[in-house]
Amino acid sequence: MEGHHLRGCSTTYSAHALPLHTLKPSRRVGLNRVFAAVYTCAIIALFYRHAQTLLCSKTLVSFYVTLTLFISDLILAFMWANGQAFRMRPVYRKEYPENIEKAMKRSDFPALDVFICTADPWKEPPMRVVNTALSVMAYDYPTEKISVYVSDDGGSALTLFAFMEAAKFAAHWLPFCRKNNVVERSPDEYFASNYSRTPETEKIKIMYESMKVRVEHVVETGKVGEEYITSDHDRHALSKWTDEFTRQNHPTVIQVLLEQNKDTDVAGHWLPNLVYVSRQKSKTSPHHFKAGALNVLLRASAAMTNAPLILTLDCDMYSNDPGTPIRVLCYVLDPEIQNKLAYIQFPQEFHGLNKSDIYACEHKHLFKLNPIGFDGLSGPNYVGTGCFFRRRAFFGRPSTLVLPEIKELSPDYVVNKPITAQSVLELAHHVAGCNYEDQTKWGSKIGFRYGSLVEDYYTGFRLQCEGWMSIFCCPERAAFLGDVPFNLLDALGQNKRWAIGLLEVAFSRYSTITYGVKAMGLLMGLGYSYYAFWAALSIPVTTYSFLPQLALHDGVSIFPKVSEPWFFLYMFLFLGAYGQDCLDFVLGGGTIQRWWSNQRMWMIKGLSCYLFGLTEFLLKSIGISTQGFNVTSKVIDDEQSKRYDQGRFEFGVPSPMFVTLTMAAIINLFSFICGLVKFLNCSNKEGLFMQLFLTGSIVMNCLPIYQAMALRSDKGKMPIRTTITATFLASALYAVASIILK
Ligand SMILES: O=c1ccn([C@@H]2O[C@H](COP(=O)(O)OP(=O)(O)O[C@H]3O[C@H](CO)[C@@H](O)[C@H](O)[C@H]3O)[C@@H](O)[C@H]2O)c(=O)[nH]1
Ligand SMILES: [Mn+2]
Repeated sequence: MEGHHLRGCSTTYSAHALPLHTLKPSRRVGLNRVFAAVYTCAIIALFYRHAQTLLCSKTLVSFYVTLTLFISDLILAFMWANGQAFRMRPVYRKEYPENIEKAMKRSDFPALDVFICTADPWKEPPMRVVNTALSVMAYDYPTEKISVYVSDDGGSALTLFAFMEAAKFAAHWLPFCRKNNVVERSPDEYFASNYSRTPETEKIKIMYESMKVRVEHVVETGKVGEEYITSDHDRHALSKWTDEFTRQNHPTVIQVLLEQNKDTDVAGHWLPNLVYVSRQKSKTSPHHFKAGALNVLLRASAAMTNAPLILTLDCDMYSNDPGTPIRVLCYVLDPEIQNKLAYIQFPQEFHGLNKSDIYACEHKHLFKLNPIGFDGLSGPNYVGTGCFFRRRAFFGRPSTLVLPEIKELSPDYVVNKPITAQSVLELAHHVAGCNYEDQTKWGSKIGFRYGSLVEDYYTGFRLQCEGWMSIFCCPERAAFLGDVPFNLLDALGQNKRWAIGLLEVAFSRYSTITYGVKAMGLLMGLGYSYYAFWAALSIPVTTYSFLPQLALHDGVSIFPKVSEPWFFLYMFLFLGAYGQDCLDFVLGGGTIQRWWSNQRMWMIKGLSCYLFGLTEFLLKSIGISTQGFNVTSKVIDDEQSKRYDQGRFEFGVPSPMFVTLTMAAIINLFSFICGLVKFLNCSNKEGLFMQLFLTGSIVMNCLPIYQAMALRSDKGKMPIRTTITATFLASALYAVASIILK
């Protein structure tokens, strides 16, 4: 099922050479499997009880209540089963980059094309993109082997201007980093760190700050003033922004800002290639969002450099370790895995998270824990950034090369002209055209795949279905660091986009559960399904946040009594799942506090973005179109970021997603109080205990929401409108429930 040949305990470069990497299975594998077996039995017992209750229900209401719980538990069980894929064979890898140069001369290292995507100068400040680019241009890797391509889907002269400045600054920054062995090669990070202050560092800092001022001023005013244009070359490039030029409708702009073997830094070394690409856009042709942008880069870079290695980065993911490409070579150069290896994925890690990570944007399961599980099978899913690809992987299965329509784009074509040669530039412009892909295999058989808002997940999935394998590389020092959403709505919006994109895969011809299982084997298929059906979690989460509470309010018991043996089954299922999750989280390097946030966000997402994502997906599938790829804002508002650092939830603006959430908060609190009174006074203590316990736990989770509704006066509090709407809807729900339940 999985690539057996590299599944030994340790894999080495060759029998005699020093090891390049090793692999060690997790010690918890045995325990995980035993627990999975026990838990499976418990789930079977639960369904036995459900079936029994269903058959014995005396009223229609109790029948429907049981049926709802049954369906919810079915979904939970399905998701649980999918998640087990990650627990069956987790592995840990280690690389030995120090052995690389003993195995290969630097001059023989493979060339590397870096793709950086940006889409909006207002949501993604150009200075941030520049920092990302500089951090990779300064890699400890032969500079003449590095080419950085920036894709600007915002089609913005502001971004181009920022890169013109960056090109000039790079001539100082790169030799500075090399000479002083700087570790933080993103200037922003370096100057924020505790660097030694010498005349040299002060000089370069002033240079950086003045560039920053120029770029930020240009972004603020929205245009590149004449006083900022220093050469005719730049003036000519910027002249493409005529009055007809809009972000949805404009010709291709490809600007070579630095050229290898031509431009040198202040120390006389070659600089890497730096190329700005804004593909042609037209309102009448689909552009396929980020996947479309990446495919344009794949082709434009093929025309210009065609490096066998490709690194894809989001604009906010700067390099945090200059040694990363050499670390990657530990896998790329290994002849035992080389032929089947498609990509090496690094975890997404973030800077600026607050202590308890209130929005759980660390996504520990998604980016850190589950990939370790996948890695013991055929490898992790692609997460869009911090990933090194072999170019070959985009062109058919490991065994059969699928050739693109023109030979210059095929992965083995050797470019032997400079990137500024007339014919090279012409070809690059041609392949960046918005109609270029018509009647070709791009997006279906070649390149990044179209058809899902989570192009990363979908592309990785399709590659693995073709028989490619991948590797999860998680060095101690984070290789890349990025931004997380600093407010709740952004975090939920991002998750909603993911939820929709994943459902698009789940219900496509290439569904993970059918096609995926067939192509990759059961465990890989289940692992991918764990994500694909993510949004379905909204059904059980919503059910468990409303139904038992409404029943509790009316004194109706829907769970087993404390004295019944079934009670222990429920407790085991509940505590077992939460306990194991917590253990995984903490053993994976997390804190209890962050785990608490993580489980709270799980509930919040179930009640908001997954629910709305599911609805939007259903609307989309019956033809009611909804929005596309909404870029997450990376702009930091000072006041907001202060509240974030204090660990306060940010509501502030009204959103339907907050309404369902607030409704659940209100209903749980109210039912908890009523329930407690009933519990203390009535005879049915045993029957109501579990409902009271559940409601109490949800109330605990909702504390920040009550605070935002009633106790805060800052701008991030819950909008009054939302509170009123939610209260009204909650009362209506109570009214309906008491009619039905009584
Ligand atoms: O039409 C578009 C839309 C987005 N982007 C770029 O895509 C990247 C990711 O966008 P972002 O708004 O930051 O989305 P996130 O949800 O934070 O990104 C995660 O999820 C995306 C899929 O939804 C993946 O593409 C990303 O790699 C992954 O980090 C950014 O660099 C954007 O500039 C484009 O180039 N063109
Ligand atoms: Mn992002």
